[in-house]
Amino acid sequence: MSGAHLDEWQRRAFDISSGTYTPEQTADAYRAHILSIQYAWANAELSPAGAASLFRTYTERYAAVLDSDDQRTGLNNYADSALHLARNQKNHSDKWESSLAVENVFSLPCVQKMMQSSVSDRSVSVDPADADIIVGGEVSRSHGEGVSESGAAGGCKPEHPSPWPLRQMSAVVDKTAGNLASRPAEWSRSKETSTPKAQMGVTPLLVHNARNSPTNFGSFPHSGLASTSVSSANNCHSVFHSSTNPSKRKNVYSSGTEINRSSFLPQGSHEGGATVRRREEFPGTNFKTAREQLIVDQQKKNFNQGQRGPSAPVGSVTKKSLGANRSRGAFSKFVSPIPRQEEENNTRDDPTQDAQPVDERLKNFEPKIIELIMSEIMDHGPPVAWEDIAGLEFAKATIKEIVVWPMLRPDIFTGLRGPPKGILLFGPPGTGKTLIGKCIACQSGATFFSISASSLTSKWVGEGEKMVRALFAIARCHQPAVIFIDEIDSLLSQRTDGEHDSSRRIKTEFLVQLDGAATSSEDRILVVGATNRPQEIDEAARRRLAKRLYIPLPEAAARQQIVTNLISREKSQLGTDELEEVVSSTEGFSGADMTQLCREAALGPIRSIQLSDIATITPEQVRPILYCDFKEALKTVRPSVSTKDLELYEDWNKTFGCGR
Ligand SMILES: Nc1ncnc2c1ncn2[C@@H]1O[C@H](COP(=O)(O)OP(=O)(O)OP(=O)(O)O)[C@@H](O)[C@H]1O
Ligand SMILES: [Mg+2]
Repeated sequence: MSGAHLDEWQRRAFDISSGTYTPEQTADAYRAHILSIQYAWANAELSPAGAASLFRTYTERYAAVLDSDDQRTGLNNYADSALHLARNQKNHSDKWESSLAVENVFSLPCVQKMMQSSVSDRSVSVDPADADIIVGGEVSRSHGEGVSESGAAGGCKPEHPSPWPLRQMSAVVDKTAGNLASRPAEWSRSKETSTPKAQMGVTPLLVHNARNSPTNFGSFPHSGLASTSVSSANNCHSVFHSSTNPSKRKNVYSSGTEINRSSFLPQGSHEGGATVRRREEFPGTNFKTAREQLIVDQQKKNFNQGQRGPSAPVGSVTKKSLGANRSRGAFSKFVSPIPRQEEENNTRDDPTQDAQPVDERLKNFEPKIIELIMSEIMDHGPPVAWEDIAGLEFAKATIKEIVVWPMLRPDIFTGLRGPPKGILLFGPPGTGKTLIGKCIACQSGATFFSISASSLTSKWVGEGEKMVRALFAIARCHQPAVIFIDEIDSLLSQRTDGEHDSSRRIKTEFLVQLDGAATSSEDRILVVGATNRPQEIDEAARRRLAKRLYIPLPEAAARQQIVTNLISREKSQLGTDELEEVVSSTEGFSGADMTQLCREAALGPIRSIQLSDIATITPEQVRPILYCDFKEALKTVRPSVSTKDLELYEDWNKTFGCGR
């Protein structure tokens, strides 16, 4: 492979193994690996044998991420695929409608069992009756052979290699390389195989086969080249034929590898087969309506929540964010703000959902908005301890005094000792304001609502002020509560004549609510705002955020602590003098800049690996991070806060800040 390929490869491999990747990111990374292999192979940069081997490895890893129902490591595409199968039920009569409507799939016992089974319990077996329902004739015929194949066909037998990866993979190739990829379901509809019975047997077999051996999927690599999609189709087609006959199917299962490996080869040797239909001739096969997609997503969400609920660690924080923390990658799924009936039922057991609008105080709010705040706002964040925040001793002590103690001992902190109801954390970007918010969430023991101001002002135009009202009402039902508003300047900026009416109304509502929270002494609601533009905050809001704490750039000791903390998690050799040298050369760096510096330095050992060794080197053989890596990193990482900006913060702090 070319040097460019290897560099990219190396970077991705490092990222995956860093342990910080979410399942989506891991899946994306593996998918990128697979595409790289395909392109390298298509450009003859990899030998067919090498490509097949790499392909198999990464397809399996990718599939494992997609199929795993462990929410920490997998994406659980199970429900999605069950629907996909149901949708492909066709009959010769146009009027005929499958009883397997979208909703019915989820009421099937086997699907229910799957959804209820724990991560460790993967032995849910298929009820033959269900298998019959799902795959019709094809399954009935398989009864004599046990349910293994039919189970795979119906998507109800998790111990079998799941059929979904290929469908997913083809979707990926489809997305990334235009219309060239062909999906299993499309082949199942080709002319030669148009009998309804045959159709359902095809998809899983083809996929199963492709899963066991990357070679059929290997017919996709040509997706980068439009003219070769036909030969890909032929490969799939031949597999399809064998799948319609159970005995032949066995042959394919058992023998696959060698035969299929040859189909990985790009020589177009399969073109003489039966008529191949292009993707365009089968429009809509894989089309999903927004509603169907929504149902799939919600089912997945319910499933994940069901797993998460009881297993959440004791004392873990229920962090609530208004969608602000949700990843919005190209492939991230649409999540409806409106819950369905089933979801309501399913989430009833969830301890985090216990504030359904049964509370009298919430009865005037639209259930939709309450649901939105209750269900969309919830999230679990990684724990952050006070020690994780370097320096900022004064700010930390003040926050503990205001937030933590009064929450723990409300009986002592009464009257004049009552804590302020609003705090403003301000300072240059990257100094730990959001980090403090997360720490409060973990350490205060309060219900934590984390709201990005932009989601109130832009996403919910017209609903904004209702949301604000509902938010405070719900917080009141969940006292003690902390409402954390990051980038609060965009919510509470100076009111001007020209501004939009809706944002003005949101702002006013917020101030009213803030006042209510501040004046009602028994309410234990604290609003914490964070901003790096304090000068833009409305004076009325400024008054209500009574405790305004400056979060400055880290001093030398804090910078040292950040570096020490970060490199202690990696293999490193940095002497005391060298560490001091690093600290003294980073005057003016923010905490985020320091983190960036360490990340850059940590890549040094990887960059020093010979390209030829990258495929074989073990993690233990990677050399430790050295001083020279930091020196090298310092050439590229610069402070992100200018002296001029810093003066503005200092001035504002002198005028309005509460620091000493
Ligand atoms: N005091 C600190 N101690 C440890 N890490 C820090 C500190 N300050 C910043 N960091 C690092 O920088 C990252 C960014 O910090 P954070 O998001 O809290 O900055 P911020 O002040 O909210 O910035 P912005 O104003 O741009 O939102 C953190 O995730 C953390 O890794
Ligand atoms: Mg921030």
